[in-house]
Amino acid sequence: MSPLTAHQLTRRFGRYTAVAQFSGHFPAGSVSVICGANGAGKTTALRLMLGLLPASYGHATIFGVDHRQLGPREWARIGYVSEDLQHHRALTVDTLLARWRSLYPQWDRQLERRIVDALELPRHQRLTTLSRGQRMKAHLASVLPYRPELLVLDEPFSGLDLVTRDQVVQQLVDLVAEDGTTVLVSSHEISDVETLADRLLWIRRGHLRLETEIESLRARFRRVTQPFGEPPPHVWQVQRHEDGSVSYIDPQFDPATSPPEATATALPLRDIYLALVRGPQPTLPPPVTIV
Ligand SMILES: Nc1ncnc2c1ncn2[C@@H]1O[C@H](COP(=O)(O)OP(=O)(O)OP(=O)(O)O)[C@@H](O)[C@H]1O
Repeated sequence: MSPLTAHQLTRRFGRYTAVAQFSGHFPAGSVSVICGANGAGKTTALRLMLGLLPASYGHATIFGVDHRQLGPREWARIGYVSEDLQHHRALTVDTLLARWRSLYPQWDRQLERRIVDALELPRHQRLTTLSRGQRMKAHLASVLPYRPELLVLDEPFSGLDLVTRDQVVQQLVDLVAEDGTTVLVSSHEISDVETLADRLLWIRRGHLRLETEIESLRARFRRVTQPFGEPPPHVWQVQRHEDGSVSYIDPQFDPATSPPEATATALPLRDIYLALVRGPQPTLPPPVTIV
């Protein structure tokens, strides 16, 4: 059974529809990334699924329970780090962790130490005096040690430097490997979660446009260059070059049907995502040389 399933979740703010008919299921042990531009509806979709924001339409179930009826028993199995990172002014990293520790009998002190050390968290510093990146790390350190079965992280990497991002990703990779945690993470930047995620959900203007295994995207997308001839009709972003060659992105690459003289190279996930976002642009005319 999927720990989390969403059925046609919709949220309107006045006449504006922030999320429209969002459906998806998140298999146990999967790591899904929700990508989309600013304002696409990522935070709203996450909050709707967790029942933190009432839906205008649709519903979700978490561990088989309707999202409007989640109680302490379900929340003990869910870890959620929100984008806004609100907390009490007087809390230090240590007092924050002590608070969380007291709430969860299954709290793993060893894991807490491992995370605090790996993320180099200043235990005695007040959260209000920490940078945004440090605060994000403190909030992650307060949800990971109770080993939630479902972890929902809203933009956990924004504001983190490269080294810290890697450290956080590593903690998450370790947790998933140890516990088979189901993870749902939102991000603007797919390359941040490249080593972590196995599923991509792409949301655009409140609509879920794509839900797919990342491996199948990697297998299907190729940048292809043909020394001559016409490109196949289904390809994207065709560029014609002065020497008569043509290059394009093939979103359904199949070596058996690709022109034999063509060369195909695999694309980094970031380029695949950009190609998806930009979509199939009209064929461009050959460049004009001005002498
Ligand atoms: N309380 C609200 N009242 C009115 N509009 C809202 C409210 N909350 C969100 N919206 C609108 O819904 C849309 C989706 O917002 P949301 O925060 O879900 O986007 P997002 O994809 O998380 O964006 P970002 O990446 O910038 O954080 C935006 O246009 C936003 O202005």
